[in-house]
Amino acid sequence: MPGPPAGRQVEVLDLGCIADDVTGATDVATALVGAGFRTEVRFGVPAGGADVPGDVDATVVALKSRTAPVDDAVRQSRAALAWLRAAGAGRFYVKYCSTFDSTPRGNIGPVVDALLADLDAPVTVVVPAFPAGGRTVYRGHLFVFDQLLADSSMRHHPLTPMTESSVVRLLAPQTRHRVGLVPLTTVHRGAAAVRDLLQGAAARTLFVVDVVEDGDLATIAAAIDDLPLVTGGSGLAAALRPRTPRSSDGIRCLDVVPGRRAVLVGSLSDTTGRQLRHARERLPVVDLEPSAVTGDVRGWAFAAAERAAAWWRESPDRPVLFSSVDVGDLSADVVEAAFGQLAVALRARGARQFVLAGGETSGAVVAALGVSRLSIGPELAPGVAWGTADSVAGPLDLVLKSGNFGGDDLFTAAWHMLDRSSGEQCLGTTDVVRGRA
Ligand SMILES: Nc1ncnc2c1ncn2[C@@H]1O[C@H](COP(=O)(O)OP(=O)(O)O)[C@@H](O)[C@H]1O
Ligand SMILES: O=C(O)[C@@H](O)C(=O)COP(=O)(O)O
Repeated sequence: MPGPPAGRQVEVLDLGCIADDVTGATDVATALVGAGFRTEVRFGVPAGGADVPGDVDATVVALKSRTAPVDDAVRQSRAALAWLRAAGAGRFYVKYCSTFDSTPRGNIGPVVDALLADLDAPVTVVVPAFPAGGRTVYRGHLFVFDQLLADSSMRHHPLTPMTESSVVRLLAPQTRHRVGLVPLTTVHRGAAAVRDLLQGAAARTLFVVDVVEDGDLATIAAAIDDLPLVTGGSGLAAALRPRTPRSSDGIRCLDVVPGRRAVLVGSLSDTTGRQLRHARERLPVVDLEPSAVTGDVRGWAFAAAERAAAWWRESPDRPVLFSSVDVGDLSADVVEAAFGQLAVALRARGARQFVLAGGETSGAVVAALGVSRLSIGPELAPGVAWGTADSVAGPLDLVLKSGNFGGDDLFTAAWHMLDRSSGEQCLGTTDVVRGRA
């Protein structure tokens, strides 16, 4: 494992986080910012040295590993861990989806097994719960608001259909190690009781932890302070605290990059469907055309960007909405490639502000745009924020929206927030965000 680079002391970087998709990365980064960590997101394992700026407390490495072949997901995650260790990170966090999106083979279990081995760590916790987003865990069973996971719309996810609600049963076939449960009764007895249960494990164990409200996450955060590796959705991240407390006042900065505006929607979730119905009545829309996409992706992207440019000539600030949702069943890979080409064509016509919906979709688009780094700005909804990105063609403003997050008006509310940001460099999170989405 490479050591820290010259000029950077060990444990200068407080927390290193590895996220299995890019919307999950902005979700967890948003939570960490709220918890007082000065946080950056990197897309892919950065090439070259571990060049984390001195004023960063937490780096999130955003991978596209959720649906990758198991070996590839493990390889990417271990490379991210090695990079974060070289950057001097003192503790590590694996971020997966709050609905535990995975297949019976992985990738959550194999990735956690590999990182536990690399860190020589005896136990970890498995905490997908995110009460602010309606995800709770009771007796190891994951709920999405009032429904068990397997009764929710995640049952029909195109890439990771979730047909089992017990996190213990989901994880068991994915890991070589024991799967334990920290029941809610133990969590309610306090941090010391949770710590005793974790420390009592006779062999390497992954402990699923019950959580029904934010206070439970605070208890877990206190109990896991000395674990080198913890795993979860973004809920647990929000309960962590920097080793060196910051005088964070909830202010997030956004450099508003002048340019045209676009919304690219490849997410097929129910939540995105509601947001799309709302936005279709208010914004000009271009639907993906199955025949054009399968025939000539670049040609379709060029023509679609031309249509957007015509709208922008009439009304330069008007966002144009692109959707794949009502066009029938295509191949997911082809749709991702089409959105990537489209984003590049839109950028060539002046687009600099993008709202992207769906983790896989956003991953494909940020890769096509050559995005390397994102700093998190004001929050639009729990787990969704504007950010300013570095890309091969200069700065961009981006929202990377997880399929399941945000209120019905998210695709229009995002632009109201950006308009408010113009002229102001920083916005207080409390007055801007909540209640809008
Ligand atoms: N019409 C379509 N036919 C087939 N696949 C599609 C279609 N529209 C989108 N997709 C694919 O479905 C996947 C959706 O996943 P993602 O972007 O993570 O969003 P979510 O998980 O919220 O549905 C992407 O790979 C996307 O390319
Ligand atoms: O934890 C979550 O729910 C999200 O951060 C997330 O990972 C959702 O993924 P997508 O729905 O694929 O965007």
